[in-house]
Amino acid sequence: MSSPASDQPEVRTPEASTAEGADRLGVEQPDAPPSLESEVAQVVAPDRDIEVAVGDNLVEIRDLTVTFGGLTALDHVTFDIRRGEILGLIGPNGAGKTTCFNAMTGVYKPSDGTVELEGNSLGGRKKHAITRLGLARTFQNIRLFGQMTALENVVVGLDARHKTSVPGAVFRTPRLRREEKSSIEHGMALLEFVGIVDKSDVLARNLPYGYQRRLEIARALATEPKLLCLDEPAAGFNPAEKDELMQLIRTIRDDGYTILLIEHDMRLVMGVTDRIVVLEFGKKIAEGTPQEIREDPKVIAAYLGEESDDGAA
Ligand SMILES: Nc1ncnc2c1ncn2[C@@H]1O[C@H](COP(=O)(O)OP(=O)(O)OP(=O)(O)O)[C@@H](O)[C@H]1O
Repeated sequence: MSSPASDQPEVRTPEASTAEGADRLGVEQPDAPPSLESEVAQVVAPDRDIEVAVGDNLVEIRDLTVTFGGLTALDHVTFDIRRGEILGLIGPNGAGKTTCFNAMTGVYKPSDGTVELEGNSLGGRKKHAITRLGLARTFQNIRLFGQMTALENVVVGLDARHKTSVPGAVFRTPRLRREEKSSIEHGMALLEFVGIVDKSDVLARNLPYGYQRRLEIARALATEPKLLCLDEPAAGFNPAEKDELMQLIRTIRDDGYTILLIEHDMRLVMGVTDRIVVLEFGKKIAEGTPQEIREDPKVIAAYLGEESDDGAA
């Protein structure tokens, strides 16, 4: 996908998007043989509306402010998240990145400002209501149901979308059975999509660390989010694992999702994002393309003395 950072919104036609996705996943090409990935793409999101104008605003954050006692952790921060982009949210330790995520997802109540997703205000809504509107996240400290298998963890996310009534669940109606079957198929497809389907029946707490991170992403995708917020998804990864994760994040974006990414590893951030917003001491100090951010004197100053993975902002 070309960068949506240009002034002119790029309109993605279904044909173009499908061709892009097909190219990446090897699906729906007339001459391409059917592959497992083709089933995955179709099962994960068969009804997704991919005719979107990349570049229009999916999320609008205005003057977002969060205080803890006397500390202003987020200070009138304003930025947009454009549909179809990977937006990086970076800044030195304690800059307010996670606080921004928490204020967006209903964990913290902002003392000022607004967050709107497709024109719907997220302010005052409960976390599950925000999830239903289309915002999903992963956590800096992995939060999985450790006693449940990988598949069960994903199915929990899928269940939020089901329509079976309580009596329907008690009497195990045909609709419930259809939904259960479809949940398992969807769940397996999502595990395949993030590359951990071989561990579907392993308890989450027994999964290798990298698999747990991928499982968190699969579980977030299960809620069919419009915006996927990833909080330091590469924490604890070695360089090869980071490269694989970068590829997965790009694939998710190319599949029609919008991504907000908090990440400390500058190589990863510069390599995968379309645009970047920089926070320092709770304020936005810069916004632009990776190239613009790399050269911004305010950003360089903010990171001076800060030890980042490659030693540079
Ligand atoms: N629940 C809280 N109560 C009090 N202070 C908090 C709370 N959460 C965050 N803070 C403070 O708010 C500021 C911003 O923290 P935040 O975790 O958002 O920064 P960050 O940019 O995500 O940092 P890091 O990169 O280290 O994760 C910090 O000074 C932090 O100590």
